[in-house]
Amino acid sequence: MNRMRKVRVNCTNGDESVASRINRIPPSASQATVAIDAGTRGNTTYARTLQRQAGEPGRRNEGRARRTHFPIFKEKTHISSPDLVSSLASPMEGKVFQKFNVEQCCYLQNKQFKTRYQREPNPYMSALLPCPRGKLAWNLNSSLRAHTLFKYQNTAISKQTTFYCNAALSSASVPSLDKTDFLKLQNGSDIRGVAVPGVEGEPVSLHEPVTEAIAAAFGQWLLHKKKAESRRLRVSVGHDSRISAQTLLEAVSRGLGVSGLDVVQFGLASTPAMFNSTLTEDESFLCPADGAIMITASHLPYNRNGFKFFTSDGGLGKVDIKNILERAADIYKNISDENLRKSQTGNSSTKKVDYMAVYTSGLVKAVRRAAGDLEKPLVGFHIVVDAGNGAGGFFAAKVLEPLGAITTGSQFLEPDGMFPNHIPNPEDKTAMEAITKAVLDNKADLGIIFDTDVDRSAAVDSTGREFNRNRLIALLSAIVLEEHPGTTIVTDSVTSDGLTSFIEKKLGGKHHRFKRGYKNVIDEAIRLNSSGEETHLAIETSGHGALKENHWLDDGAYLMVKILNKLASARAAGSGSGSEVLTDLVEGLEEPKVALELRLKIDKNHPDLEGKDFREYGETVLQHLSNSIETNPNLKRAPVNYEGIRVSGFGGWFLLRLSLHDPVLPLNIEAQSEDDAVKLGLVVANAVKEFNALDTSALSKLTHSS
Ligand SMILES: O=P(O)(O)OC[C@H]1O[C@H](O)[C@H](O)[C@@H](O)[C@@H]1O
Repeated sequence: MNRMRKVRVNCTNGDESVASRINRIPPSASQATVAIDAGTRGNTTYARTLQRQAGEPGRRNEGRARRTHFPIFKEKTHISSPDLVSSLASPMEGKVFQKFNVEQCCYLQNKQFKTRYQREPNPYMSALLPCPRGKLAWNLNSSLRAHTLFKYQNTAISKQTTFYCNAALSSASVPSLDKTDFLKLQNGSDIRGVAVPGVEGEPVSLHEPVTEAIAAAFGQWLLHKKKAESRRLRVSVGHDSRISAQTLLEAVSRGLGVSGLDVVQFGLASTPAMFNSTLTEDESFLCPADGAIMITASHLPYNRNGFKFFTSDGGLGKVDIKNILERAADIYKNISDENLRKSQTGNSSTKKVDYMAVYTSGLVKAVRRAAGDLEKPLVGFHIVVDAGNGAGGFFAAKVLEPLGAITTGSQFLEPDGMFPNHIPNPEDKTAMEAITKAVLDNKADLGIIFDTDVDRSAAVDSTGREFNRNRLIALLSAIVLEEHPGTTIVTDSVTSDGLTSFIEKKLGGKHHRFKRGYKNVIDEAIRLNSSGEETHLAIETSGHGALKENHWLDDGAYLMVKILNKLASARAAGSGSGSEVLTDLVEGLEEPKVALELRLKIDKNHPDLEGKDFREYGETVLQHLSNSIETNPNLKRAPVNYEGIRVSGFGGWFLLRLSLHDPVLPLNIEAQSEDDAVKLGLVVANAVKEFNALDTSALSKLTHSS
């Protein structure tokens, strides 16, 4: 039972994880060769940073030596995976299948390790230190990640390193997670969790075994939905640039295999591309996929990750996600090492295709079509892209350049899951400042910015004026209403009164202000259409937007394509040659002098909650505010309103509502002066002052600022 397994690790550019390869080695084998991926670009950057810190020359990105927390094995192979480190350091965290003799491994692998550690101690290294006689448990399915293992590129060393593991199954305990733990991972119609350790107070919740169970559950759900016990189903899987992407990709693939589904890996992809793969009819790209999974946590910090699921009907909603998580909890209890091994040796197949080529060529074709089938309708336009080191870098080289645009000055196109430049989020002030600066510095005609997984976007005109929030909606509404006069535009709840009058009075359309949440907005547009009210655009102030002509696909890149179409067709018709065509379209949109959002937190543990759910408490606050409005002659409740309390008064308006996900009451205020904003703030402050579990400090700051 305790026979030592010797695994020879061979550094190549393959991209399979060491762990999954080791998994496939029959227990009887005494020696095997395993390939290690040299890494994604982001991780290569870490490697170079580490090289510099080790006094060795880095090759590029000299200015970015800010990531210092990865451990180094000075020779041959470097283990830099924080998740591996945590598996070693906290053996109870994951399912433990094997024991890994760290002492022996470190010693045999690297005699200089100890010296190096003494010189440069850090917490991860100490977790890996050849420990006091210690045998630490190693979750074999955990990521001895391809991209987190690399060797110094500038040292002429052997390409092989040896790990010793014993092959005995461990009886160490498996963390017992139940349905409640799984349901905590639900975030509306997404799944989100912590995938990388190291952030205080944020323990890992998206372990690999949890991920396997979730993917297996999606497989089960899909089989049930498609009533397809006898037909082979395939699921496409893509990911954004997060550092945990590869680990979760492998875990998702294993989980789908457990349910007997075929896996088609797309690699780095966008969320809309994943949905699109369920619609594409092209067998050479193994499409259509019966289902799709995007591994992403959108704009959240580097340590988070999650999943979005699609079928050809669109993104899965809350009810289905809950169902999948409940199934996952059951699977988790019963999944065994044996199931996982079978999934890798069984009938399921895992293939890779470059689907982004199909998706991007669809975007290119759409612009060409709009410009009367011109091959390069954007010749002469200078457009800069800011992908925030997420997955959207493709837009410059694969969409704009084939259309003839110049893209010099584009920035942060390379995927880097530490998001070193700014948060990839068009709602973020710093991000918008970054793209605005790039437009002005490069004297570009237009700037385009995406979030991490490219389902949200915003733009900037040549003068540096932002097309985001209400202005982006106004622009898209103008474009869509030219094509479909009189149509209804569905938006989220925090849109301005100015937007309503712009859509209705200037553009002749109808504004249907619904709830916050991209899925809510899209579903409402679909519902309106099916009930006979024509609508072609569902869009949020967050930069999410979907068009009927694009299968109601929530696609930030397609929103930008609509803008490009406008530029290209105006040029083709001789009616404009720069972004003023766009700026002119939003002429007449009234904008408030003051627009702010304060997020008032509910303390879930406050005694005033009396054990109630924070939502119930929030509803009580809203009810109280509602009652207080009735008696105030200066205020008027919005006649039609689908969430929270929206009130007009003092020349502006406010909306207090419950956040979709968090124990927070977001308060949006728009007014024509600071004083009026304060008056509106005071209305809310007076109504909520007795609610001690509500953190009103931001509101106090506003009301005391005058
Ligand atoms: O309700 P909030 O906390 O403001 O969050 C609302 C937002 O949540 C997520 O980010 C969704 O992707 C958005 O579509 C939604 O608008």
